Amino acid sequence: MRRFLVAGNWKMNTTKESGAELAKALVAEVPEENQAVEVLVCPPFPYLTTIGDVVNGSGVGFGAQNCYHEAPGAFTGETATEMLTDIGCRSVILGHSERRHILNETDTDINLKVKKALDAGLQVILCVGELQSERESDQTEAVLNTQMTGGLEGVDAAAFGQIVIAYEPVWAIGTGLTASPEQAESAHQYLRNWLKEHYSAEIADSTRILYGGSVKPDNARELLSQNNVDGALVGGASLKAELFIPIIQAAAELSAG
Ligand SMILES: O=C[C@H](O)COP(=O)(O)O
Repeated sequence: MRRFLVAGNWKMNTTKESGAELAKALVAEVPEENQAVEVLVCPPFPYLTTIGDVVNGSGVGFGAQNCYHEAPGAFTGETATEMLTDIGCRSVILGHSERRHILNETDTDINLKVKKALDAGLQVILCVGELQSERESDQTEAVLNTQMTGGLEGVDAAAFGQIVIAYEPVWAIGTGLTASPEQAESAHQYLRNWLKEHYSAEIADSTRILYGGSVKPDNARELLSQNNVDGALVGGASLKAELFIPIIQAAAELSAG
């Protein structure tokens, strides 16, 4: 059985103080021995160590929102995976639609980062998802295929213990529009079949596929109830403990059956 993962992507939000308060509120609610649900927060780079200190030893992990594919050196403004592991960071979000569509990251860029992060021992949350125009022109599966193929090019089957896929339809991110449970399940099914075809049935069965896009307490349970939805990558609602905690609780209740 796949363990739910509920991850909060704080994006370019919070201050040092408000982020620490948010993390403290989560630590207070998430049991230390949290077997049912893996909980992760991904703060902005400048606050990673602060938040890492707050969640240290708790049931909440912390991850980064990006990394660079080169070893430490002359790369102004970038962050090496070696720096992330140095501060105890265990995960990294890669290929987020804001990086693809605002920062113009290509599948080739993302693939280099995926391989470097895997080599560093980080858990990679690889985001894929279609634009509204692509959905309307029936290109959703073609886009997912391109992003999966590009992002995972040259990635060995042995690395899959470290890989999580996040399906995030771009039209549902920060818009209040959510994919219906059926739309989410259909895309997740496609992604799981993709993993089966390109890797193996075992990898398809064990790899977690998260849904992201306007997940809120009032829609979390229904989305997480879908057979192929193994957690959530939460943006806006992860910035308020009173919204994020019920999403974690919904996952915990579902995993308890
Ligand atoms: O990484 C998170 C996603 O972009 C979803 O953001 P959202 O929950 O604000 O729609």
